[in-house]
Amino acid sequence: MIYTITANPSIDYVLSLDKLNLGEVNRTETSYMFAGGKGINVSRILGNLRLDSVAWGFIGGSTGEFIKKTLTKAAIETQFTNIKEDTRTNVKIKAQQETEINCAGPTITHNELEDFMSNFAMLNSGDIVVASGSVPPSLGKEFYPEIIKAVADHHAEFVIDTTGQALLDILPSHPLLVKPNREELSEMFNVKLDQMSDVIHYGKELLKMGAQHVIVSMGGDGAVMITPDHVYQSIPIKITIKNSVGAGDSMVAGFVGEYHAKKNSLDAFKLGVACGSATAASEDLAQASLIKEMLAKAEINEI
Ligand SMILES: Nc1ncnc2c1ncn2[C@@H]1O[C@H](COP(=O)(O)OP(=O)(O)OP(=O)(O)O)[C@@H](O)[C@H]1O
Ligand SMILES: O=P(O)(O)OC[C@@]1(O)O[C@H](CO)[C@@H](O)[C@@H]1O
Repeated sequence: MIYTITANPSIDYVLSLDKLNLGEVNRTETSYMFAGGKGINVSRILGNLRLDSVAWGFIGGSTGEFIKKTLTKAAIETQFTNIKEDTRTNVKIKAQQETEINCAGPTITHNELEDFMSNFAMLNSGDIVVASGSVPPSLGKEFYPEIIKAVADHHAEFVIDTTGQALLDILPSHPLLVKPNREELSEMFNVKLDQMSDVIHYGKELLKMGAQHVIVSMGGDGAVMITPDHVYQSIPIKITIKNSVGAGDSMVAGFVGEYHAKKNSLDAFKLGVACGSATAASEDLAQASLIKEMLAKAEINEI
């Protein structure tokens, strides 16, 4: 089974307007609410691909109920931990540029955390746990290391989609995949990544530090995947971009979904590329039909 963890789910409130005028009253053309948070996005893409996953995370209030109902309606299994405070709402403004305002998130109590940690008893070897996104401030830096330990105790694999020092810290525990984007990789090593050879060089560093697979995503420039034996580059698929929120999560979902089923890294990368591009070309997360179309167009070269 694939389990996704969203420590800090969100309603994504997407507002479209022609032009955002700071300091003035602005009026939207359209507004939509989506069930969001990075792990939940992974579960939603897997659901669109008719692949099973179970969504874990902390959920509270009417905002939390909205998320739970949305996932249940999409036939995605949830085992959320109920909390006293409300799940956050993140605001995504699509105007001349995309602007995101992400809230810090609710307070999680000690008992709520204990309740959440009891989930791990059901893990088996062969399971993959995907933990993505920010952690509410009350949980702190210890949350992801605790998860890694709980996953290792049950001989399962894990993917943690995080950045910066937090990502560097998890590498010695051999994550199945890390997927920084180019900017995140550049910040992590405090270097400029102008050439593809630079991206590959620093991607290889993450591999040396313990990751099993490294994918560096580069938005409209495609992605590279580095494994102990191969370096693959995806040729960017030409799309009309509609939305960049969730393209990275979709890529993680495609990789993990395929890898869990067949253990083939190259096919997993290819499905990841197709899912990422399909979401970038959709208003919300991608549907299976567009992912299939993108998969037919996805071209991967070994370099
Ligand atoms: N404009 C685009 N054209 C084609 N493919 C794209 C585009 N944007 C994203 N993709 C695909 O999706 C993958 C992931 O996108 P990106 O690099 O933007 O991830 P990210 O920065 O983690 O995204 P986010 O945090 O916004 O979810 C890319 O490697 C690429 O395969
Ligand atoms: O604040 P975090 O947890 O870092 O990111 C949360 C978020 O921006 O990530 C998803 C897109 O990747 C959105 O659904 C959600 O609003």
